[in-house]
Amino acid sequence: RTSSIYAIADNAYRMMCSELTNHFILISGESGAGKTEASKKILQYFAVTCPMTESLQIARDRLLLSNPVLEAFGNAKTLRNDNSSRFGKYMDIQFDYKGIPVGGHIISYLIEKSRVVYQNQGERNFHIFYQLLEGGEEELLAYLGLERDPQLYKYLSQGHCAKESSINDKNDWKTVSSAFSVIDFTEDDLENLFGILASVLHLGNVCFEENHQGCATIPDTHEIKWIAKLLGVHPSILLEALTHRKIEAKTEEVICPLTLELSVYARDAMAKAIYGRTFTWLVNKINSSLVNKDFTKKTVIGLLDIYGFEVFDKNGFEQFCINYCNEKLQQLLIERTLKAEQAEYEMEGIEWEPIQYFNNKIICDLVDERHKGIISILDEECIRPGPATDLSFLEKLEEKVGQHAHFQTRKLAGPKGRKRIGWMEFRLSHYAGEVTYCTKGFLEKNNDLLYRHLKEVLCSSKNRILKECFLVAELENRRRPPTVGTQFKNSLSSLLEILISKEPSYIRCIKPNERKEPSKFDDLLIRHQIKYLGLMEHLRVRRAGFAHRRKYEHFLQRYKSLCPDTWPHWHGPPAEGVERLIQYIGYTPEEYKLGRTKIFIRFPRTLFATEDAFEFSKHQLVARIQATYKACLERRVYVRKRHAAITLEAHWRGALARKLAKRRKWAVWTVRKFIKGFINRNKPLCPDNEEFIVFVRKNYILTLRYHVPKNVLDKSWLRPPGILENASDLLRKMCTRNLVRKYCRGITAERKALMQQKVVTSELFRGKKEGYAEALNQPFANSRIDEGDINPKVLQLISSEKIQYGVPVIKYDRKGFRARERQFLLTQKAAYVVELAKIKQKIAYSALKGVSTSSLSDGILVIHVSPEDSKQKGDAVLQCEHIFEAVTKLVMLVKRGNIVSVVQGSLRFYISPGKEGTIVFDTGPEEQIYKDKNGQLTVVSVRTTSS
Ligand SMILES: Nc1ncnc2c1ncn2[C@@H]1O[C@H](COP(=O)(O)OP(=O)(O)OP(=O)(O)O)[C@@H](O)[C@H]1O
Repeated sequence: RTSSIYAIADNAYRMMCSELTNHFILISGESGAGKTEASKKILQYFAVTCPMTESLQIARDRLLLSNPVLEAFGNAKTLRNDNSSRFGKYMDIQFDYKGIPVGGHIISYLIEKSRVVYQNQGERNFHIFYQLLEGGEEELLAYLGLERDPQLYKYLSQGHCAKESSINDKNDWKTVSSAFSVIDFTEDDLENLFGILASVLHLGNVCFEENHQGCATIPDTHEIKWIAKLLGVHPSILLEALTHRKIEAKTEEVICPLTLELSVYARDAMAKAIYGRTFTWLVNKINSSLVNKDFTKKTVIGLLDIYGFEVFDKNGFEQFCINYCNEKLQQLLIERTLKAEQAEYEMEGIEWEPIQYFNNKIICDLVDERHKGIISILDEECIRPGPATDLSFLEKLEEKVGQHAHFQTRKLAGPKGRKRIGWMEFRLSHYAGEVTYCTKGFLEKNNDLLYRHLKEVLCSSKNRILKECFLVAELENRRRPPTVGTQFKNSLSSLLEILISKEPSYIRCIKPNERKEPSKFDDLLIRHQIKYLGLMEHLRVRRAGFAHRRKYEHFLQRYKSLCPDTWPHWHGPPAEGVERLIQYIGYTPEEYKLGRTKIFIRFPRTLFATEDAFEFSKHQLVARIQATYKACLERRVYVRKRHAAITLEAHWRGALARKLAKRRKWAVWTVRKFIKGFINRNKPLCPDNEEFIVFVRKNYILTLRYHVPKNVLDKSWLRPPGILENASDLLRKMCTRNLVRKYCRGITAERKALMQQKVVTSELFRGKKEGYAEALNQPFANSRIDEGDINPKVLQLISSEKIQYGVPVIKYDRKGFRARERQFLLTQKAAYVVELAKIKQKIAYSALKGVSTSSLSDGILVIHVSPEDSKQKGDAVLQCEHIFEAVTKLVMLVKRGNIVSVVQGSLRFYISPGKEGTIVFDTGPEEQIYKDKNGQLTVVSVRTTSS
């Protein structure tokens, strides 16, 4: 059974999540059949299976723990059920879009207040009183002025079963106490609440006595004091309010004493009013702790656990209301299932054979029809002026609804039925069976009158809960409040409105036996319940009908992903889309029927298979959505990166371009400066040419590095720019000097001497004698003067007389010495040595007057001696191969430069005192030396190209 409850809860939950619709689960069955237990199981199921976040765990705990508190205050032991709900409860559980329970709201209906002051034999008052006495701490009880024994309190002991083995009040107290802290009850709240509970118990023990005037008095004010203390009212005012009544005349109020009976009524009315309103306060308080402050849209699952159908030996106004309520719920069930379902098939054009069922609307109308129903008649009796009694009410009923098939009284019943109906009773044939109601107390309970005097006392109470329950505004409102019956009727119709707007699920509880025994199934009882609950008709409709139906639009919207033709959008009519879809997924004809606006699926398994397929496709869709989303994210990242890269690149390119532009600008500036400098290069140093000049200088110096002459003879020099001519000259001089110095340092003493000789030669002959340029390159040879090398033959010749006058002239050349008369060979060296030695030997330096040569390229050398010197044999006329060397050395020997003369044409020479010869120099095609007949010596030389 529990698992089917879970299945129903789960189904409602899934439907709610998938379709975002509101649902309710109606739990019905007679008292003690297990409705409250079933509703608890549903709550537990949601608590365990729904997804949960840590922050929302509190909401879940509150939803769960509100139950024991409400049960303690609203449930009581009855003859049929040890934990019978004595109030109706509709609880909305709110879920957010993720299916997490986030809050709730409770609406309570008509608590059975009369139980506070009176219990039938074998029944108890509300659990909370017994729990307080049994479980409350000593200090608490002392503070409340209570004793632990329930027998001491009249309101708890009338049923004579304050202690019940199946109920553990002590444990329940613990549960309730800990629940209080979870659902936001403060210490102050609890103090006030327990104060009210205790004051109700004290109130029950207030005893009245009749004085001699027939008025009620309270001999023992002990209880009054406690009540006054706990409710925060003045004891004497309370005492007066319990024994007197304020009667309002036109202008003034008159206080008149109450009879004993009326005082007892006033006391009980006060206890009922206090308890009833405190219960409403409690529900509101729980609601405020369950409220979810997040105002986003929520879906709800409502749980309706209302008192079940009740049949006692004595049934009063409460049973009338309770059974009426059950009648209304049965009506809803019939409307929403049997009737609506069959009507739907008809409307949708589905072939259908109507199934007969009992419609209890007729009973509902009997009770609540406007102006004609029992409640209206009761109200009329209540407000009617004149003496209205429960009996007059019964008479009115007989008069007005006496003809109704479901109504009966003793008077109306036949002789058979008469026995079973009392004089004060009427009988209704409810859908669940016949119930006989005793009209005693109907008017009083429907009026629910609380004397104004007592109301005033309660309005002035210092107890914070009572302050909220009894508002002064109520005193000012002179309008008669609606009767209990009308209030209940109205609250039921608004409950039905709430339920009609939601998708229904039903749990029908069947009571197995009347004795609360486990594992005992009373066939008769069960069959009776199945019958009156209409389960058979229901089953028949279900079996012949379809397990599931849904509007084409919704069906298509949910399952369109299962067919490629309908996914992602179907543009045609929804019915065609559904047809295409079911063809694609392979529904067989017996599995479904197509109505005008809905598809009807016959078997649950077909729907389950479709759901499974949808679940599977959902995963694929989710994967695709995820992939698209991830791709979108990645693309966004990529675009961001790309954008960043482009920006970076642009900045980098910009920076490069700027750098390049800067360089170009600099280059242009430099070139322009250069050109300007070039244009102004010849101007004095100014800013326009300053840099150019520096550059030119630098550049010239740097280039010059590689072009400086390498030796003294290299006369090349890099041509300087105009502005650097002076500097270049200076540099060139420095360079030459440097080279010369280097050269000079590098030459040997021998070479130096040779050079000096060459310098002397240059001074003597340069530009004066032919052949000088050619002779310049011929080095002078010191060795030529070396005595050791002198050929003996030459010495012999020299010493002979043959050349003493210089005639004949000796000619010698490289190959040999050729004289006109004689010929003999001499080496060049020897020839020179001969000459020099001869000069040395033959001519005394002191006698040397001068030396003459011709300007031509002949080798004739005339050494003039002083004619006065008698030792000398005249001037020596010599022909010499190395004439420049011989003359130079001669000059250097005598250390006189001015002795040399280079003559042109002819010269005269001294032969002997008074005798002179002439030598004529001429040029011709070949060299010749000959003596004319006149003794004149002619020397012909070959003209050389260079002079
Ligand atoms: N499924 C069940 N199995 C065994 N016992 C159960 C089951 N459901 C309920 N009961 C017993 O029946 C008792 C009455 O159940 P419950 O209070 O839920 O009835 P009810 O329909 O709410 O009655 P009422 O209309 O009086 O409130 C419970 O206290 C429990 O002992």
